[in-house]
Amino acid sequence: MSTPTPVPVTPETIRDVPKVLLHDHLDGGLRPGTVVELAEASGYRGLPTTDPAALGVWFREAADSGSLERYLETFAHTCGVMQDQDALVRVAAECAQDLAADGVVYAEVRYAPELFTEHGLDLPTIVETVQAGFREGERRAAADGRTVRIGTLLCAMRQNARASEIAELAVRYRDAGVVGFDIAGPEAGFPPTRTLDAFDYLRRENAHFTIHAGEAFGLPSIWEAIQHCGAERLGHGVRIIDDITVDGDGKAHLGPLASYVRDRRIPLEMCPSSNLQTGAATSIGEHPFGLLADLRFRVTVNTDNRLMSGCTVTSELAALVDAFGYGWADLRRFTINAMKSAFIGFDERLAIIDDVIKPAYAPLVGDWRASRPTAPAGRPAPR
Ligand SMILES: O=c1[nH]cnc2c1ncn2[C@@H]1O[C@H](CO)[C@@H](O)[C@H]1O
Ligand SMILES: [Zn+2]
Repeated sequence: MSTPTPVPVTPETIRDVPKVLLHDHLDGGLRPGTVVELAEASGYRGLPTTDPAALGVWFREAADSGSLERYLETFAHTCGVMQDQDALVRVAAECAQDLAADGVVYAEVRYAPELFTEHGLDLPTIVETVQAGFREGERRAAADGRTVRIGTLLCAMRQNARASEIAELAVRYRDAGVVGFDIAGPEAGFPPTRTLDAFDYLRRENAHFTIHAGEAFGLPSIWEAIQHCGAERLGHGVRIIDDITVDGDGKAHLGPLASYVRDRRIPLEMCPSSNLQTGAATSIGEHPFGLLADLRFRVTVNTDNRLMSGCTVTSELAALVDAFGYGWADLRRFTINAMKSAFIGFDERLAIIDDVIKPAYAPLVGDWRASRPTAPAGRPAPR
């Protein structure tokens, strides 16, 4: 029997394998053309340009400021056009379609309902409308032959005082596709302990949550998120690198917090391109992802904001492949890491790992036992 030719790891081949996305903001992923059309329909006058291509460039450049606070200012324009139900349905449906087209099979997409109330929508209506949009997008993707499942995370903004209200909303809609909670927004000056009541409530309700921590601020933020608030995952968490030293022989020494994060398998929702823009990392090649992955932290690869970074899950993975020389076995590990860390039930996660992810990667890593016997010869295993 002849040995199959290895499949090269390229952006095209990466796009074709199933991928999992845990950290993606709904209001950071609009198509530039959609922003322009929604602005026109709603009378929003604040856009810096109404040319879609130029607007895409504007978002990437404006977000490329080296500061999280300035990066976040660009969201005024996306949230500005997401104030009515038609807009929310459209943005959510297109999000599901775009992720499916990128080969994402499971995603958790987050947004802050409190940012869409400017024209009078109430919070439950916002949540129900976004859910309807995701379901519509999943249906359209299925009609194109692609299966994607979108879970939702509701964010509270750190600088506002509505975390308990948003946490209650997340619990109320837990059986309608909301799978968890998060806090987002400026990190410095807004420690997660400000919203301790919300986290205590979520734990009493056995609900899931992640926290943006260790992005613009260092170890104390990560420590509070995990040890005070009880975060199951860390949004970014890149600054955990500050608790790791590498000696002259290349041996890494983990401090107590880094050890805890690794020992407890706390998932890191890493977003390399976003980190370059906010100044949390200097280049992809120097991004802590490389060391953290080598040290077997539970790293996952995410987009954060596809519009502001001009990225996709595929392009983030491809950039890491370029920088660190990863092969299919590494990409499979990052994908399974993400699926294991999702906030849906264990049986559902296992089904996606066993029935979708492993069979598709098996021929690529030369593990023919895990590939589907039904896969037609010469074609990739079905996703
Ligand atoms: O990387 C980030 N760090 C902190 N906050 C963020 C990041 N990306 C987006 N948002 C904030 O989350 C809100 C809800 O989606 C966005 O409006 C933005 O203000
Ligand atoms: Zn984020």
